[in-house]
Amino acid sequence: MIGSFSVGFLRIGWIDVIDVLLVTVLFYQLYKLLTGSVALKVFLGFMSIYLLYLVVKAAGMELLTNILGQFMSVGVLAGIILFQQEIRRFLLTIGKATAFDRVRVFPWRRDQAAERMSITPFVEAAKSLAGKNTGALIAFTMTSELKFYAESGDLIDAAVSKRLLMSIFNKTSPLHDGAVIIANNRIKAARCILPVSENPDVPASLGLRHRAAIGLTEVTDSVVLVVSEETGQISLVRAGEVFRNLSSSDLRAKLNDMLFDVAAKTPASAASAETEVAA
Ligand SMILES: Nc1ncnc2c1ncn2[C@@H]1O[C@H](COP(=O)(O)OP(=O)(O)OP(=O)(O)O)[C@@H](O)[C@H]1O
Repeated sequence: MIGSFSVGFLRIGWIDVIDVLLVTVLFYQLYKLLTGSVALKVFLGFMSIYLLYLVVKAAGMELLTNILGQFMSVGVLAGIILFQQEIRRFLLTIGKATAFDRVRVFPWRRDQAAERMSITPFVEAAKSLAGKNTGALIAFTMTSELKFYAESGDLIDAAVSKRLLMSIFNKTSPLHDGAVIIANNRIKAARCILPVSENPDVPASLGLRHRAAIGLTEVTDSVVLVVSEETGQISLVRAGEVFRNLSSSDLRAKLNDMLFDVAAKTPASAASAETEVAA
């Protein structure tokens, strides 16, 4: 083998070194993704059985190899079903790391959204709703269009305005329950049902509304604005992370950052994002 070297009785090539490094990175990413969830324990259990399988196979124990081999083949399928959410998050992480958006594979989508999006109605509506302790849940689409979730509610397709947002979340409105979905700077749907996070680390002080926001951002790259009915606090959620108790100016700055960060790398859209901050 070209460029290979020996360690004891082992001959190791550069390809083997790269192979081991890549597996290490992959396992580290998996570990990071699963930390804090029950899935980590299931994953560790599965890996222990796999290691045992490799050992008994190497030792030539045929009966045990067969039994564990059968378990492994069914286990892979069971793993896919059990870890649906985690696999989706993992693929999303890889998708983000490849950063197709940053190399502007779909430039028209970003520019359209960045040029037209005004976040002022969201900031003002959130402030008013928080002042009246009226709950709200608003999901902003990024690359994922959230079609499936939009279809779980009532389609609206209206221009964004503070008045319309206030009417939707008014406690007497038939549309106030569930989430509003924003796509292409329009209110696409209301009363939408979002997936609830099963992360055991979510603080008990956060109700179902926050759990739904966290859940959506665990499986998609959307950004979710939450107004708590209980405390009147405003939060933003992205990638399962909650930024709590935001003031109006924090909300404006963070929304700008989260919604326009990719577009802001181009001069034209950077100008547009700055206008939003100043507004
Ligand atoms: N899966 C979900 N998808 C969309 N909206 C949800 C979902 N689960 C709950 N909600 C919204 O949250 C509201 C109730 O949640 P909950 O009673 O836990 O809120 P809360 O106690 O005010 O907590 P929070 O402080 O998180 O607002 C529901 O009326 C609904 O509008």
